[in-house]
Amino acid sequence: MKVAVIGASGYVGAELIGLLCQHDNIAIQHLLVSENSASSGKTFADLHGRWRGICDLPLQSFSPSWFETYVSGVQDKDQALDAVFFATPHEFSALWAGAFIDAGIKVFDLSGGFRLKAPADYPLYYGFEHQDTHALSRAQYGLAEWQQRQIAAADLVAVPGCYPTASLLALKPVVAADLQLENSLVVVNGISGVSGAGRTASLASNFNEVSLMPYNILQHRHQPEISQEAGIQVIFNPHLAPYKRGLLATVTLQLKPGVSSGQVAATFDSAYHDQALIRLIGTWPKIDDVAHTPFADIHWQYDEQKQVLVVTCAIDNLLKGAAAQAVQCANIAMGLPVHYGLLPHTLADTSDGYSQLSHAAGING
Ligand SMILES: NC(=O)C1=CN([C@@H]2O[C@H](COP(=O)(O)OP(=O)(O)OC[C@H]3O[C@@H](n4cnc5c(N)ncnc54)[C@H](OP(=O)(O)O)[C@@H]3O)[C@@H](O)[C@H]2O)C=CC1
Ligand SMILES: CC(=O)N[C@@H](CCC(=O)OP(=O)(O)O)C(=O)O
Repeated sequence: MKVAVIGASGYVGAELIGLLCQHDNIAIQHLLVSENSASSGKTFADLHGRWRGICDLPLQSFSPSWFETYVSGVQDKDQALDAVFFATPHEFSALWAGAFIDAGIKVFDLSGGFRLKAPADYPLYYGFEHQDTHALSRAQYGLAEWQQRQIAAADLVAVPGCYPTASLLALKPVVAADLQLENSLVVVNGISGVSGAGRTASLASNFNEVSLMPYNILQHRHQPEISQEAGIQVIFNPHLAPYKRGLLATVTLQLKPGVSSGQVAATFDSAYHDQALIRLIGTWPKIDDVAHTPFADIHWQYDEQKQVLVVTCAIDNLLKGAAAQAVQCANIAMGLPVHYGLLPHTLADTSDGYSQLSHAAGING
């Protein structure tokens, strides 16, 4: 797959490019930044020194004339891109993704530009009118472990948000098995490291200012995303914490009378026993265990008397919450195993990779 990445100077773009460089079925053709970016003309490694010697490609400016030269005006099929990854602001993706799919190029959008289905939600939660409702109607939400068939068929994949990824991985097994009490309160508490806010400097993400605190309560754009994809309304409480990477979502919900611990265990086991990147770890997840990895660690506790279930999922916001999940979506599109290129070869490329991993990590399943 020949690809371009737009947003190569940002945190998510950098992680994505790092993963694409080690993927043997993907070749990076172009790395792009905004038209007037201070990074234009530098190399990727000038900006992100971790990848010096691994990816030294130059950063180009994205513009309508770049699009004409490398996308709409390309005659030779061998020169044409197969896919583009947007690691850009939501509004930019919303504006440009449609032009790529019209040119026959698959889009993996890591922004929120196509995650919500209703156009009316964009002014409300994102602060802009969606200008491309046609492309929006073609977009497919891409929670990799749950929507493989739909991702495989899609031209435009909306890669889930970081908080929604952790929240939905915790919630979906319960909702799919219809264990939750109807019309009861579902509360999601999320905590994210500061890289969640992106690379651009702001007072709120300044080292001296950051202290564990809730933010955007009852108005965060991930609330409608989680509710839409879980199929139930949730209350979402995001918190910013003073560390760099990693995100944790703890979901609390009431189950139906009579649901047993055995049923809950069977539900999670059947949802994830064959998913290489989901670890049911048998103890409460820690950010440090998932930071810099593509894994999601999940644990739950259930009070049968009160029928209260608490599920926690921890991920790296930049990897499973963005770049690694985008690679999973690309793998699905190429017909490869969903975790291809994301794990050491000995584990990833064998059909029993998960059981080897689980065994290595001392997981009971
Ligand atoms: N950070 C996270 O944890 C997560 C972020 N995301 C989403 O991924 C996207 C990128 O996030 P993140 O990497 O954190 O953000 P950053 O601010 O770190 O990076 C944004 C990138 O977009 C580029 N960009 C900005 N405007 C334009 C434009 N008009 N045209 C082309 N490129 C542009 C920037 O380039 P330059 O400024 O050099 O021009 C930069 O490379 C966002 O939509 C975010 O919501 C998704 C999941 C998790
Ligand atoms: C800590 C922090 O600021 N986190 C960001 C979420 C991360 C992100 O960029 O959002 P997407 O996953 O929707 O792309 C926020 O709350 O807006």
